[in-house]
Amino acid sequence: MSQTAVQIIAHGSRAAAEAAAEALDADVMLEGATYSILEEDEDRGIWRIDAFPTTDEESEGIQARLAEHPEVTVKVEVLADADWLAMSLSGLPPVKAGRFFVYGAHDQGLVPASAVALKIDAGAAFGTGHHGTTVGCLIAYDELLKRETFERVLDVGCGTGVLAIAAAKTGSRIAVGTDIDAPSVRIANENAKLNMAKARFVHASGLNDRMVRKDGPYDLVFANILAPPLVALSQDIKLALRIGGVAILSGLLRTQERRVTAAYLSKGFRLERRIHRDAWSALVLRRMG
Ligand SMILES: C[S@@+](CC[C@H](N)C(=O)[O-])C[C@H]1O[C@@H](n2cnc3c(N)ncnc32)[C@H](O)[C@@H]1O
Repeated sequence: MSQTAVQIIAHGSRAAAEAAAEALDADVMLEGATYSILEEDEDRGIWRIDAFPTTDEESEGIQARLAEHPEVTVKVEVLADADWLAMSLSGLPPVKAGRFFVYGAHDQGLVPASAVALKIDAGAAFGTGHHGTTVGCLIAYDELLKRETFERVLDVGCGTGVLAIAAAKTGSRIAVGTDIDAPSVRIANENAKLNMAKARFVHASGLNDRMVRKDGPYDLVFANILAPPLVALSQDIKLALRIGGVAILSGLLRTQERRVTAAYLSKGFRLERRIHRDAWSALVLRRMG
C-alpha cells in the first residue's frame, strides 16, 4: 500500500492528454486505477488528467506511462493533511471538509469526536466526498452555517445523498434530494438510513416534480451537476428558493464560472463566494429578488 495519498496531474493539449490517457487504459497493470480527463481551460485549449493511485506500484505505473508522453507535463501532489489521512487498508481515505467528515464503513474508528460524521456507501453513485466539487459544496455550507440556519434544503443531483444528509445532520428540518438516476436515489435513501438522517430522496426528471416542490420553497439549494444543466436549471432553482435563500452550485470548472454566474446574476442572484478545489469551482449565490 502507498504510505502517502497522492494525486498525479498531467497537463497538455487535448491530443496529448487523450494519447496519455489511452496509454493508461492500455496498461493491464493499471486496470483498477482511477483517473479523470477533462478540459481545464477552454480558451487556451488545456486538458488535464488527474489520477488517484491507491498503491505505490500503481503510482509508479501511472507515472511511467505518462513519462512516455513528454508532450504532457506531470506533477505529483500529496493529497491532504496527514492528520486526517490515515489511509485505510481497503478503500479511499476519509475526507475532512469544514466540520464534515466523510468516510466509508472501513474507517468507522477514525471519526473525530468534534466532526459531523457522514458515513457514505457510494456503490454506483457519485459522491464519496473525494471529488473537488463535493468538497467545495461542503466547505461552502460549513461557512454559511456559522451565521445562518437552513430549515429547508434541497439537493439537486443528490448522487449518494451526501449533501442532503449533511444538511439533515446539521439541523435542517427538511432535507430533500433528487436525481435523474434511479440507482443513485436508492443508494441515497440507504445512506440516509445508515446515517439515521431524516433526509428523503426522490427520483425525478426536474424540479417541477410534485414530490420535489412539496416541501418548498427552500432556504438552500445544492446543485452539484455540470455547467450546462446548472445554466438550464437557473430559473427552476430560483423558483425553488425563497427570496433571500442560497444556492450552492458546483460541478463547474473554474473556466466555466463566468457563464454559470452570468445566468444566475441575470435572474436576480448575488454572488457571495467562490471556492476553488483542483480545477473545480463552487459558487455561493443568494436570491435577492
Ligand atoms: C457530480 S454528482 C453530485 C453528487 C453529490 N450531490 C455530490 O455532491 O457529491 C451529479 C449528480 O447529478 C445527477 N444529475 C445530472 N444532471 C441532473 C439534472 N438535470 N437533474 C437532477 N440530477 C442530475 C447525476 O445523476 C449525478 O448523480
